[in-house]
Amino acid sequence: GIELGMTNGGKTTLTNSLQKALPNCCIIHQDDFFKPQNQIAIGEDGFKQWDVLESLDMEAMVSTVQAWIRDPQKFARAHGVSVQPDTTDTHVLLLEGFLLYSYKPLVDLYSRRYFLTVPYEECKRRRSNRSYMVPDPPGLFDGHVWPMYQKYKQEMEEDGVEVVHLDGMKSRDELFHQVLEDIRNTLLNSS
Ligand SMILES: Nc1ncnc2c1ncn2[C@@H]1O[C@H](COP(=O)(O)OP(=O)(O)O)[C@@H](O)[C@H]1O
Ligand SMILES: O=C(O)c1ccc[n+]([C@@H]2O[C@H](COP(=O)([O-])O)[C@@H](O)[C@H]2O)c1
Ligand SMILES: [Mg+2]
Repeated sequence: GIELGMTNGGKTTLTNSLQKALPNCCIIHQDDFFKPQNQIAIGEDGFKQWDVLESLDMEAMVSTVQAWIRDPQKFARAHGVSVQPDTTDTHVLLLEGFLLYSYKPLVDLYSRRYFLTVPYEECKRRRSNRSYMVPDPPGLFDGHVWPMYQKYKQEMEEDGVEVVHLDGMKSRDELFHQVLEDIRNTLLNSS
């Protein structure tokens, strides 16, 4: 098990390209575990509080991870990942999300943790070009997304969660090769 950092750091892009290069590789996306819109609390600031752990069904995410741990081969097949007959002993799970290291039951499961960051201006710029299933209302980035990112990042640092920092300003290609190399080394050292 592996993985990643902040909103618009390039997590989804990176994990999707890694999946193609790694043997028997499954991805679990934290975004798939957002609760329905009508269950998202509205803060005193008037914004729907999307960027907090309570807005995600983390129990369901953990169950999904446990299903992979129990039987990676079955999990891969069920998720349309073709299992290569000659490498059936190597299975990789990438967990990809913006609040992964703040949830205690998950944090110790990883064999490697990465944290992708870009500066405020770049994050805001990339975000403004994104379209989420629920579009960002005006002011959400500065009023909610960025402050919550800073809060969780600070908690992560206070808890001493060890991460490998990745510079999200590097090119897609450079990040891909850097992390692929690092994962391959991790796999060699653990086998
Ligand atoms: N290394 C990169 N350099 C420049 N832009 C990138 C890079 N990686 C991703 N992007 C772009 O940034 C935006 C957010 O990427 P995405 O992978 O969806 O981020 P995340 O999942 O972390 O929110 C997308 O428009 C994507 O094309
Ligand atoms: O996917 C959704 O349904 C969804 C609905 C509303 C908001 N989001 C945003 O998704 C962001 C996390 O995804 P990402 O790819 O930017 O890391 C987070 O900052 C949320 O504000 C996502
Ligand atoms: Mg994403």
